[in-house]
Amino acid sequence: MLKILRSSSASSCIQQARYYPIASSSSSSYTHHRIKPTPPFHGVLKSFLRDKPNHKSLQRLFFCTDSSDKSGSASAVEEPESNAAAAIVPTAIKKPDDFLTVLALPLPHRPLFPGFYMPIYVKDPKLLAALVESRKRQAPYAGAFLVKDEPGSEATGSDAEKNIYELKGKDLLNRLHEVGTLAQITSIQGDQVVLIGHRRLRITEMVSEDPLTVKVDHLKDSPYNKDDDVIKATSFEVITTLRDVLKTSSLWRDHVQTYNQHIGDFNYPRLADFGAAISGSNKLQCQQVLEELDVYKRLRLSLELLKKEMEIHKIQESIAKAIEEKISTEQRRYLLNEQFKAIKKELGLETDDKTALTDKFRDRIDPSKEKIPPHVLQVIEEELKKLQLLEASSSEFNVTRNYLDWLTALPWGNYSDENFDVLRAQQILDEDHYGLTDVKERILEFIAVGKLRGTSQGKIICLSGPPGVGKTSIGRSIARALNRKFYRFSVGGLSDVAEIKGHRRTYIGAMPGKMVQCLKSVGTANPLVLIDEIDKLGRGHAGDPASAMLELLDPEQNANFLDHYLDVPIDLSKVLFVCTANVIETIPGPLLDRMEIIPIAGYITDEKMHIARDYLEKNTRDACGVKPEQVDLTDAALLSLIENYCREAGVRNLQKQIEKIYRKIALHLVRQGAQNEPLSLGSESTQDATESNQDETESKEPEEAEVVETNVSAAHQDSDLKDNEATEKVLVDEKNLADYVGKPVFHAERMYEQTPLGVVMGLAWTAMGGSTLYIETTQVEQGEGKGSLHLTGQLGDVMKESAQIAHTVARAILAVKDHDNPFFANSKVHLHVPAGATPKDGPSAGCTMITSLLSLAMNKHVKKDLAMTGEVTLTGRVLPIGGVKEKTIAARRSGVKTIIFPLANKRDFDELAPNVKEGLDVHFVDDYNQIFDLAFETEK
Ligand SMILES: Nc1ncnc2c1ncn2[C@@H]1O[C@H](COP(=O)(O)OP(=O)(O)OP(=O)(O)O)[C@@H](O)[C@H]1O
Repeated sequence: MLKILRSSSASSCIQQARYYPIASSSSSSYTHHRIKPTPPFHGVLKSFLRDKPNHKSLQRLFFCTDSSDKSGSASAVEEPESNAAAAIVPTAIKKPDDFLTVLALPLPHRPLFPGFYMPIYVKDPKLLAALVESRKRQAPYAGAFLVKDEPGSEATGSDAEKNIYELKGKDLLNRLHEVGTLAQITSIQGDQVVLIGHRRLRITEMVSEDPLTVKVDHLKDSPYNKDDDVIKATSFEVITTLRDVLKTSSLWRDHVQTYNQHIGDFNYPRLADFGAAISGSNKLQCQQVLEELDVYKRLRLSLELLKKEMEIHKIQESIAKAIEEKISTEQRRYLLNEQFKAIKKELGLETDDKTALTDKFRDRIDPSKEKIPPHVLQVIEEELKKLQLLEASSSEFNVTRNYLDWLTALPWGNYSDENFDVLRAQQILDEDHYGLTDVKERILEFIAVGKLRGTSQGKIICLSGPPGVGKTSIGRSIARALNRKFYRFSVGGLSDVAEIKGHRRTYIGAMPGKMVQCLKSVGTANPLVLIDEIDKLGRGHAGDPASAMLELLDPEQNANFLDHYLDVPIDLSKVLFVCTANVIETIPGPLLDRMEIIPIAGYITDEKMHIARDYLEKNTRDACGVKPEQVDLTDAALLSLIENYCREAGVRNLQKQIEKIYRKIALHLVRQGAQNEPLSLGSESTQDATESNQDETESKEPEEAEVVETNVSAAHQDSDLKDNEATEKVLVDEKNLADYVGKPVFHAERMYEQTPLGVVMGLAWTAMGGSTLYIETTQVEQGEGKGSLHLTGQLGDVMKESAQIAHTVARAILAVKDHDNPFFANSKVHLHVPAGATPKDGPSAGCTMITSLLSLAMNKHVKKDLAMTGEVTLTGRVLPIGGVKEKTIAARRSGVKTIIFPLANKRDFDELAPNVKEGLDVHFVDDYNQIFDLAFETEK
């Protein structure tokens, strides 16, 4: 097997460089034995090998001069090497001419030109042994033939080489070009063989197969006239081109010297070979040159290759130049920029980005440096140092900058001066809200404690109640009363813990949590934070928001609240938290436990009247730009609005309706004013105008009148005002209320003026406040043993059970009160709770159901204007219920005169404001029999 060191690839440079010592020793021995005097190219080669053992110059073919076949020349001289050989080498050594049978060495990449060195690997042990043997026999010659490309094969590089090594005998012969070079084996070390090309050969026949040995003819160049002008001219052109190529190409720079020194020694065939050998042309073009025996033609071919080489060099140069230019422009820009920055800095015009940033952060913290906790200060210092070390364009720089931005922007130890003046606080609270005594009282207590202690501490207040009762707005008012900054955020549906605790800094686009954002935005460390909709806190998919809220709100924990982004503990203990919720049942237990719940039950009509008159109407009137003297909204109208349009617990809807009225009034006034204006314009601007003119103006459409108005000068404005004043006062009373707010929404809260048999009014509590509800029962079927109960009205499980209990208790009571009555044993009863579309649940309608069933069974109506609420046990005990205030308010709204509450709720009722309790006949019971007596007393 034979492996030829690839001479044209970059990798081969390295491989060949490794063979310098071998080549050197062999060449020296060669020159010593064979050359006398040393031919110039051998000298050059020697100097290459000695001086530059790793130089690229040997990456293609080494070059020598003594092996050429000069006999072809027209002025052929005696071959000096034969003489030299005769002089130095023993006569037993054959001349190259003697080698008519040679070992065939396949060269896969390039042909070997006479006069050039080529190091190769011979992997075939048989061939290698044969080469060693022939060297021993003083016949160190073989034939080097270029391998033809495998027909139809795309194999390249090592694959093609591998295929060659596998070929033997005839197959190998067929793949070799016929014309090759007689190669002298100058050294063999291991499988490394260095060849020197001598003369051209042509294979005539195969002698033996393995290793492939062939018979050859030694080829001679066709005779030529060395004085022929054309050949001369061609050779000069070749020389000129060669010079250019060698000048431009760094690849061949080392050949320049050789060429310059020995160009005079070249004959034409050698010149042609030299040109072809150093060109980067492909192997077939080189083989063509090798096969050409006509010297002129060979020179032409070589010239072509060199010219092509020259073109390639030109392209290469232009590419290199373009790239160099680009790089140098960028470098120039960069350098100039840097210089510019340095000059600016030197002149004090501008500090560099990093210094400016650091200064900005330092300026921020300097005024409050003593107040910043030491651990935070340490982190800030470390980060500032880190910022200086980081590259301004790196992402880490941005992360650090943002972090420092947050860290330095927080109001460390910066508190607003709290108001501990109870009277002033009370005044502010009253200014903003009517009623809400509980809430106001609690806030005043808080201020009083703060005044005595000299400092206030953070607390969690939770305002719970139906929508629109002023939970959010009282929060704002408390902040004003306490002179704290106000910040509100809603946690309704919040499911991402990161919203509360922040993202870790490692995430792209990481942000701190809401609390840190709050502190940055308010700029004080003791704001009032209103957390809206805490009862609607979402369930987290990653982490539990309720636990995060707990950490935030709990006074025990929040002195060292750790935000993931900030990563330094912050003190939230001075923050006053106010939460709002519609229902407290859905607030997570541990959170609820730490809160001080202040229920806001909703407003009764009387309260709503005050709120509407003193707050909502006033605010809306101002917002609409209407003057008090322009409107007369009567009490009767307001009352009708409250009772027939806005019966819900809160006042948001009432506010909307009042806004609606005032918007309409505003439009009315503007229209009226617009109609009056042309009149005044006519009378003032043309004092002596005729009546007919005035009529004309009056009859104009409002649009036209406005156009006229644009011409009125500022001097007329006073008169406009007078006109406005002159306009009629808008009266809104009960009768024309529908013109402003449409038809009443509610006709009557009460479905029945006098409840029929089997129907009793109960009281319910919803998130929207209290409301009345009816329990209706009727007999469906009667028959021996048919006693059963059928339920409808979207009742929940608890309410269904409550109905079953009621059925049982009613049966037991009936057995006592009217023991002959077999009603429950023989009747299928249907119990329904309107409205059917509203889901209902809870045990508090127990007593109402029993009463309803007994009314049906005993065929007795219950007392007029009676409502009741209370859970009943199987033995008839009445248990307490929730929402006493809401239920009372709802009962009043529905015109109920008598209410029955469980005895255990008496305390709740007693705490109610007198105006809520006013005019009600309230009974407290702990056993159903007492209800029985009250409900059916009129019938007794
Ligand atoms: N007692 C009151 N005195 C004066 N105005 C009130 C009173 N109660 C409520 N309001 C007004 O009613 C409007 C609605 O109040 P707010 O938005 O605070 O209700 P909310 O209880 O927070 O409702 P939600 O539960 O839907 O958030 C506000 O404009 C508020 O000023």
